[in-house]
Amino acid sequence: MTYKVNEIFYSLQGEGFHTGVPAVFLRFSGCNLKCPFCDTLHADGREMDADEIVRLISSYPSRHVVITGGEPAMQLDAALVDRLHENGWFVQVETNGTLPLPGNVDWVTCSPKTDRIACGRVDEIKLLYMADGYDAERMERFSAVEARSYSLQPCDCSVSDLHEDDGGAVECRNKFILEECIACLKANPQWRLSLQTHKLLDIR
Ligand SMILES: C[S@@+](CC[C@H](N)C(=O)[O-])C[C@H]1O[C@@H](n2cnc3c(N)ncnc32)[C@H](O)[C@@H]1O
Ligand SMILES: Nc1nc2[nH]cc(C(=O)O)c2c(=O)[nH]1
Ligand code: SF4
Ligand SMILES: [Mg+2]
Repeated sequence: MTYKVNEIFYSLQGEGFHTGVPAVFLRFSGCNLKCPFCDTLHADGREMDADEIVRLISSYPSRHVVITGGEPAMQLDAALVDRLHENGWFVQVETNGTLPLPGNVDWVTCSPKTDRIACGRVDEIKLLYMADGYDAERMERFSAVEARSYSLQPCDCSVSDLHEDDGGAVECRNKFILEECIACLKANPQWRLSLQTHKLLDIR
């Protein structure tokens, strides 16, 4: 069994509940959605088997792996998660929630892009805040999904093809989204802020 891997890198978990934790990122290639705001190029990749993945990620000192993509649920299976567990890894997955995930993952971060939550157990809902006028309704809808943590993450418009490709306009839009997001959090105190701290720190 092989997996198409886009990149492997060592950084700090930049987002969500585990923000700040040193982690190895295993980015799988390909996605079942095409979000216009997606901040990641994930099409390219190299076929790797579980042995090679475990060998490569084990060269780093952390034992927290974040499996992301693209959409990792398109490829991740219980056998790879078992192999990671045998080697001492805590396995976090970042998913859009539309596809089933193996049940042996340690932490499921679901950042829903559609109404469909089919990934099984969710530990964390990390909803992107778009300020399109429907976020409050989406917050209410995803509050009903059982999870340990609910966060709102302001959408980074500098990578979006939804908005003008003008630096000033993008900066204004980002600032507006942040202000709206803070107001929304203050009105819904069971939710917390998730910032993409790796972008603030200018690391990967
Ligand atoms: C690239 S996605 C890959 C995992 C999965 N496909 C998903 O969407 O959750 C990783 C994380 O980046 C977030 N993300 C993608 N584009 C973003 C943007 N422009 N601003 C803020 N977060 C973004 C997603 O919501 C998700 O939480
Ligand atoms: N530092 C850092 N943290 C992250 N958390 C989730 C990421 C992702 O792209 O899934 C990501 C990422 O790309 N970089
Ligand atoms: S689901 Fe995730 S990886 Fe796929 S396009 Fe949307 S943000 Fe990007
Ligand atoms: Mg990212």
